[in-house]
Amino acid sequence: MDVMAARKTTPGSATVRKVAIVGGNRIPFARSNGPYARASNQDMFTAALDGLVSRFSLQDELIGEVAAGAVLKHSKDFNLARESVLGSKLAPATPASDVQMACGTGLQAVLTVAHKIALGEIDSAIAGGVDTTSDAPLAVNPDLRQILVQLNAAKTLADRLKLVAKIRPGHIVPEIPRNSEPRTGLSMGEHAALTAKVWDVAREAQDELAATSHRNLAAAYERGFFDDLVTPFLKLARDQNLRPDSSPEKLAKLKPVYGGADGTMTAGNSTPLTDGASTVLLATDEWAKAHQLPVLAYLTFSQTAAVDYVHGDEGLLMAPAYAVPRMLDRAGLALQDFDFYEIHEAFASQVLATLKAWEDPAFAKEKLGLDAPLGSIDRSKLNVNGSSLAAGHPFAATGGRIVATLAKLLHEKGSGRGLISICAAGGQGVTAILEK
Ligand SMILES: CC(=O)CC(=O)SCCNC(=O)CCNC(=O)[C@H](O)C(C)(C)COP(=O)(O)OP(=O)(O)OC[C@H]1O[C@@H](n2cnc3c(N)ncnc32)[C@H](O)[C@@H]1OP(=O)(O)O
Repeated sequence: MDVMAARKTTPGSATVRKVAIVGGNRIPFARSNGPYARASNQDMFTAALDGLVSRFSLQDELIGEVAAGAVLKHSKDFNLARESVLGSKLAPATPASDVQMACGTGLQAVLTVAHKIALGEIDSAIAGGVDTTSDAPLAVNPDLRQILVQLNAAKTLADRLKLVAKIRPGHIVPEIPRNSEPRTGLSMGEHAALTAKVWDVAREAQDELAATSHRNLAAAYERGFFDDLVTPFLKLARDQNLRPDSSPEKLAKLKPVYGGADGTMTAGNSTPLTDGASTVLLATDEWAKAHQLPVLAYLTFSQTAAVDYVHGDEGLLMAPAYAVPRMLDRAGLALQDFDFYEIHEAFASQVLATLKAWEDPAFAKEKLGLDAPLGSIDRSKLNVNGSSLAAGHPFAATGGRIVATLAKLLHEKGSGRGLISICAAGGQGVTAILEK
């Protein structure tokens, strides 16, 4: 058989197809140890999936692939995306894969399936993410783990008793996952506080950004922007962290939580620990049309980057400052060519340090190898419906929330372009462009 003749395409000839965003769905985000305290990653992600199924009439639909992840996973979550599909109303033959890129997971999951749609492997996909800090995986002491594994394999009662006799009271203390970088031992907040000092990010500017995030999210709820998205889950109808009465004056009263007594970062201008899940439906134009579903926007560019925060002088959460200029160069766009900027608010200081880096001639020259800085953005276009400071940040669920929000904003506007920028632990960043 002539293999080449049998192929529908020859190597290198695959055409890139447009990737449409049909829409998203999420459960409202809850504060840690709040209403979702007893819900698992799988419970929440399945609820977000089924919400999408019901929104877009996908009952029993064979989707090309579901890609999703969680940053904090129990061992039972090893096949989280697939198990969630099997628990959902999608066709059980829908394949699924797990993705992991810290807080970039949700957007990375979108890119994983988008690239498959672009290359013609699949025509439809769901991407998303979920996280619970309430049900964080606790590991047992490594010595106890060894004993328990051997106990499981022991053949005789005598062997089992010998192993049980090795258990000591100290073995019972569990290992609690720390919100810290393994290579520095510093928490992400402590890293962000160092960056805030380097970039001289003022407390007032951070509090102003946080208050604006709450004001914008509250206004988006008021005008019904989320009415079609939100699936009430365990009786929660809105993001629980939202405080519409947040003001710079109230936020100014909070004590620093990172960076020592004269630190500028507080519980109000840092993201809270959060539980939640989000999903996004992506497809080809043809698939959306055949299913009589809308196309809100197209995913047109993406770029990841990482910084050497261990040996270099880079801030842990500054990788998007590098990814965005590379993406803009490939797209032939300037930083100002956008109608919306969705910059994940891990911490207010992280957003402000990134904006300062883009405005800085020395950063442009020395770090980006550019003659001129990217410049300033119109701040009225930044996170217009609020972001992680107000909504909360269930790590892997944030990317899906942002993609769905931006696609809908572009659809409402009728045309335009939006930039997504997400920083992630490990010194990584994931960025993308959506266009209508
Ligand atoms: C993960 C990645 O890959 C990349 C990233 O995104 S990095 C970002 C990851 N996120 C983090 O690391 C932050 C995680 N957050 C935390 O650990 C905790 O939320 C925190 C240490 C920042 C604060 O914890 P906490 O002190 O328990 O917060 P909390 O009790 O809610 O708030 C403290 C006070 O501030 C007040 N407050 C919080 N927000 C407020 C607001 N908007 N307005 C007014 N007051 C507010 C609270 O009411 C509370 O006041 P009282 O003490 O009087 O009750």
